[in-house]
Amino acid sequence: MSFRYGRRTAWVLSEVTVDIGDGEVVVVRGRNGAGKSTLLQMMAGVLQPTRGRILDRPSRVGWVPERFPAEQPFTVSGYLAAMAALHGAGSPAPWIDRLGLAPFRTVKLAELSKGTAQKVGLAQALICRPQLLVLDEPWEGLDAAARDLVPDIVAEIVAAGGSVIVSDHRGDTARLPEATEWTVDGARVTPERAEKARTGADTPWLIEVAAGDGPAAVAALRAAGHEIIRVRA
Ligand SMILES: Nc1ncnc2c1ncn2[C@@H]1O[C@H](COP(=O)(O)OP(=O)(O)OP(=O)(O)O)[C@@H](O)[C@H]1O
Repeated sequence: MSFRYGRRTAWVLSEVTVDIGDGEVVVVRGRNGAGKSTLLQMMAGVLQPTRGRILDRPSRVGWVPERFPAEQPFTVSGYLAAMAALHGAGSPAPWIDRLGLAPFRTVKLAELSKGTAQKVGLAQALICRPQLLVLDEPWEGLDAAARDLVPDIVAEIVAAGGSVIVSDHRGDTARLPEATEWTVDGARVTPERAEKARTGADTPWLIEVAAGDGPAAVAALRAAGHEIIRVRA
């Protein structure tokens, strides 16, 4: 796919071909302005490619923008309850508690600090139980406690067979050690795995197990120090 914001503007992404598998975590790296957010918004379905298309996007996608648009006339619990109803999901209370939003239930979104608003942005994306979670620079806006929760949340989505794509321009990738890395540069996207394949390193193995044994097999392989590249149901 290719993307540009206007007919006379330069291509932000040009002839990009990437794929993200079930159970895969991708970290998108690149300098400021390289096109990371643009790529993530296309993955989330917020932007449509100017050319090309995206195939097999799951139906439940959670998108956490780099900056949650808090200029809305709702309280935290009113907004999250409405988002839950929209997605046919259960009560947002577990996410309100887990993300430390309980003291802000009755506060209007526009009155929240940037970090708290960002947590509302994270909660609204998780409420729909996303099969694909798109996190734009999650380490930037969140407070330390919420940042520390992100790897656990990512692991839970992966364990359920979902996929996660995260942009990161500061190099906080160490928080997601099993992630595949994509680099955006010069309107192109280079997946790390393609480079590894070219150098012949890290030949992956395909292991098949009975459906019900999947989560336990993944946990056992991880515990033994193996990297799981993807899980397909
Ligand atoms: N709405 C827009 N209209 C026009 N140009 C845009 C728009 N949003 C982004 N751009 C331009 O597209 C290019 C890629 O921007 P993008 O935000 O995707 O980069 P990024 O890698 O996410 O940067 P950062 O790390 O600073 O967030 C930049 O040149 C930017 O100025």
